Amino acid sequence: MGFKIGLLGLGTVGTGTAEILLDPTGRNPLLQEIEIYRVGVRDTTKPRTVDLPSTAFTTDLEAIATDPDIDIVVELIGGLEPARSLILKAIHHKKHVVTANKAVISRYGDEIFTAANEAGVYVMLEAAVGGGIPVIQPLKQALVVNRIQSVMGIVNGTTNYILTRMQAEGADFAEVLADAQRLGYAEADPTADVDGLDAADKLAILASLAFGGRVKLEDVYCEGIRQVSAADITYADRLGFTIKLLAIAHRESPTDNPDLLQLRVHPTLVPKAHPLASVNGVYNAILVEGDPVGQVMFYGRGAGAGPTASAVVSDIMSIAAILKVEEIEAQQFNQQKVDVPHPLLSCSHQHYCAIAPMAELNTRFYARFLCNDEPGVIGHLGTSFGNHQVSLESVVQIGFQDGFAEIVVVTHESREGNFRQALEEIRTLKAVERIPSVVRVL
Ligand SMILES: NC(=O)C1=CN([C@@H]2O[C@H](COP(=O)(O)OP(=O)(O)OC[C@H]3O[C@@H](n4cnc5c(N)ncnc54)[C@H](OP(=O)(O)O)[C@@H]3O)[C@@H](O)[C@H]2O)C=CC1
Ligand SMILES: N[C@@H](CC=O)C(=O)O
Ligand code: NA
Repeated sequence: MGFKIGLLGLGTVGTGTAEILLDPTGRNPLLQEIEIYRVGVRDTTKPRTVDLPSTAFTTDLEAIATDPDIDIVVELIGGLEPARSLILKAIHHKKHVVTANKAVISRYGDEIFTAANEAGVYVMLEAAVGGGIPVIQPLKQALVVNRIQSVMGIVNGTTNYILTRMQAEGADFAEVLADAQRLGYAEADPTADVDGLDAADKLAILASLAFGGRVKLEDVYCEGIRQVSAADITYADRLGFTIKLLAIAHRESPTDNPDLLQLRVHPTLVPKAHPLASVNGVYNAILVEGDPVGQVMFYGRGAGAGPTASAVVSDIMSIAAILKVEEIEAQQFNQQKVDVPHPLLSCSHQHYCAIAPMAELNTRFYARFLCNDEPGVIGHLGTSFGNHQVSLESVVQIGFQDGFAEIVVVTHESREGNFRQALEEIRTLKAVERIPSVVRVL
């Protein structure tokens, strides 16, 4: 008895996955029954750090997805195509699929899970969100009876690593990004990390699982970290906050319209006492709030070869365990294999979640203004905010930049639409030169 793996991709995560599969000692005995049968890569002449026979390698990935001897196809090439087509091809050839590809799942999840349900196979994606942190399986199983109120977290290791080093060392953005790439945290194109798109993909997946409906990726509001400056990090610190790129999925009201969700990714001023404020470096954390469980936080390494491979191989093991039970049943009871997917491991949502417009969001804001240093300017700002029902929690004149007074404002909770209207009015004030930054506050 043994289960054959077709590994698509032997880069950062593929290599980590092969390392675990080739070194089963001291791990669960079922691992010894899993064999890396074929490996698909772009360049078979590239030196590899894992010891696999050269005959296992091919550049013909489709041949792996359709190989009748393979039980589980593990897609670790990344990107949209050919990853999507290969996953679908594997499903149509009745292969179970394990993937770390949040970009494909967040865009083509409907198509992929519909095909998987029809074929009676599993598509597992623990590595796609939170790297090595178990969060997909807990949402599908351990927390399944809860009415989820919110899922909020730090789900991109690259940006958290960058923000942490900018805060701790005053490090330069480009230099820290290069380190994150060297360490294997960043996507092949790091724009996806830096502009919040990777976090948006992950949030769409988490929200779909947590709230039991399909989510259109374009409904996720998304801002990245490019506009976060060293000045804002310093001012936030003085005001008692840390800046984090948060992904937030929040059910508006459990009674009025249970499906109306807020879905947003943006830099956020997080109070230093909040549990997410101390999640640093490549670490991710996801805070889930449900009824009746209350708050549960998942914390661990969100990227990198070993942690991500841990999630990939755990998915392989979950499928192998099911296949093994099916095989034993077939042998002992002479049963025919039935293609009915395990209800807690498959995905079968049909309807789309309704998403609340950002203008209706109620939150606090931090804003930094460069103004002429003249009497009454703070009063003018206060009046404009007041004209739009935005009340101020604090106003501080911090210093001077380029000859202008630098004024930082933190509002009380306000409707985003009203806050934006106040900013439009403030932009017309003669005393206001620029508004270099606006960041939401948790
Ligand atoms: N890196 C991380 O920390 C994490 C990554 N992920 C996800 O895991 C997946 C893999 O990421 P990662 O390991 O970092 O990526 P890498 O770029 O390190 O590796 C990609 C691998 O896929 C192969 N490949 C890519 N395109 C093709 C193609 N068209 N045909 C054949 N082979 C191809 C490459 O071949 P060759 O080696 O010959 O170049 C390489 O082996 C992505 O979906 C990513 O989002 C998820 C969580 C964390
Ligand atoms: N590029 C991603 C990798 C994991 O999903 C990140 O930085 O979190
Ligand atoms: Na995970």
